[in-house]
Amino acid sequence: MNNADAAIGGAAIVVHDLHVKRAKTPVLQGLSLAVPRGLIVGLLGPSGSGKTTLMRSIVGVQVVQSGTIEVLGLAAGSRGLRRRVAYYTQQASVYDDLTVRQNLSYFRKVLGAPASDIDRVIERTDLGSVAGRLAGSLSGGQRGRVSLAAALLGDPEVLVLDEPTVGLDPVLRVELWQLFHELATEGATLLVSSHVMDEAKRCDRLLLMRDGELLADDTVQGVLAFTGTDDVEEAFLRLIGRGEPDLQPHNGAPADAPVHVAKHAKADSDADSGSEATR
Ligand SMILES: Nc1ncnc2c1ncn2[C@@H]1O[C@H](COP(=O)(O)OP(=O)(O)OP(=O)(O)O)[C@@H](O)[C@H]1O
Repeated sequence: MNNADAAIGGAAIVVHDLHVKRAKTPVLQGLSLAVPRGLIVGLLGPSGSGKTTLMRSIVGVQVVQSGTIEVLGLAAGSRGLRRRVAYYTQQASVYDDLTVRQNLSYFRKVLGAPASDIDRVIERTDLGSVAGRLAGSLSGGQRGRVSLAAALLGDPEVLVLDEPTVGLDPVLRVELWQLFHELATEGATLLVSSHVMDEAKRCDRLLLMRDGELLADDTVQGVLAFTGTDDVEEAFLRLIGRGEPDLQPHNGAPADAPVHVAKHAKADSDADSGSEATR
């Protein structure tokens, strides 16, 4: 069973049989999944596995060939989702010739969010000390945080964050994950992509992708138990080597281990081991 079946009732995002081509090349071929509300779901996979394409589809900026995507019960990209869904893209989207505060003021007006939101998001993203500086004079990490602050304007219910921690030092990375957990505790749903496997343990659930297909869709513990390892990177490697005809628990994991390996898991050889805010 895929958790697309299990979690649809409480899901913030439901993707069904999604087919997407980019430059005429199929990237996603029949992807189905569900992201439960109020959780942090990690979207992990190697470069080029289709994470950004999936995220673009979910926020409604990607042309899709077929399939359905519902976000908060509405079709992806619907007008009614504009303030409810935030998208943080890999490239920070800030105006270099505006200060941090001016950038946020501009995005707030576009969104129609309350004026008080500016101070709130500056504080949340710890940008107070640079709020008066031109965005063009900030470091890459600081610019990324301005994008994140913009994404938090209007208190979105769903945050789609494409590699938000890329290029950050370990301290900032930990702080950002703390913020993500606070947001989830307050009820937001976060879909966070990364190709850094050690970030997986900070998520409530994982979607492991490879070549546009879902290898696993489960809790971190479920993925680890199923693959018989305590390392997510190793689990990923084991899943790559695990073909559909042989989806048996690994190394003594219980037979009913709650791992939901996608139907289209790669049937390779049986290997035993093995980072703009647009709204
Ligand atoms: N603008 C584009 N035009 C054509 N093909 C594209 C475009 N963007 C991505 N692709 C292709 O689509 C596939 C999936 O790319 P995508 O960016 O979704 O992967 P990703 O998992 O997000 O990678 P990364 O971790 O490097 O960001 C890749 O084969 C990529 O070459």
